[in-house]
Amino acid sequence: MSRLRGRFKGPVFTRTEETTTTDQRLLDSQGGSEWLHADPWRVMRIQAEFVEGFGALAELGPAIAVFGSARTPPDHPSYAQGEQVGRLLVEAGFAVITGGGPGAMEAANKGACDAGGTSVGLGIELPFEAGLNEWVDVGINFRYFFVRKTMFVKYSQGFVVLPGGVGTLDELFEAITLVQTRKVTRFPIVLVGVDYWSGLLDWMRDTVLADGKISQGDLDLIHVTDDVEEAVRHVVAAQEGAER
Ligand SMILES: C/C(=C\CNc1ncnc2c1ncn2[C@@H]1O[C@H](COP(=O)(O)O)[C@@H](O)[C@H]1O)CO
Repeated sequence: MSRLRGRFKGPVFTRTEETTTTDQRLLDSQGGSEWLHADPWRVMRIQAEFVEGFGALAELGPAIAVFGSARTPPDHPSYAQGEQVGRLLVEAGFAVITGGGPGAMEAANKGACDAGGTSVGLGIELPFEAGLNEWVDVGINFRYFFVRKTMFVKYSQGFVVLPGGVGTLDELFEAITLVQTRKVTRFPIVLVGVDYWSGLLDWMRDTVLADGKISQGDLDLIHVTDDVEEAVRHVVAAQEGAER
């Protein structure tokens, strides 16, 4: 049996039989309306989120994204470090971008606000009501994680990562992947908290590197420290290197 001829619709190749065309469906008022509710229409919403995000952040200037646990309580040492990170980044001339949520995100936004800087929160719509923390000055609430992730990378010049859980790990590993694959260049990634991160880094060196799944250069992308001033010096140095 001969195979159907394939065709391209933009970048998408399909080998299915085309029974109707888009304009046919548009003009045929007798046709079913189910297609109006199908996934392709989500693209309009997704596009709208990109447009909103790009529009809101276009004039932001140099910024660093700060990630960390949504569950860090205000009396935890990581919260104080988050505040200090936010403050020092502003003093170094950066806006601070976080996920706009509670915990370490709130701490960094608070530090940025207290220092009189620009405090951005890129929130995410979640099944439970969370909302943006009170220290966010410029906030956007996204429906789609992947659109929000694009904004973090596009509008920041580096990442500072405080102790966190799966959300933080996801953000960290996305950054490492983008730098490793050279989708972004000269992008400093600093982990704050030697004790917290050393188990992961040891495993990456002793297992992942030892097994040949990454190279030493990949590990060298990550700078780890307990010293928040050093963390900020590291991102400042990378920014100065990028401007040279
Ligand atoms: C868990 C609670 C609220 C969650 N609210 C969040 N708001 C905004 N961004 C979030 C939220 N939760 C996770 N994120 C993103 O992931 C990172 C933190 O995740 P982790 O698993 O806590 O490490 C963070 O950087 C955000 O970008 C109610 O307390």
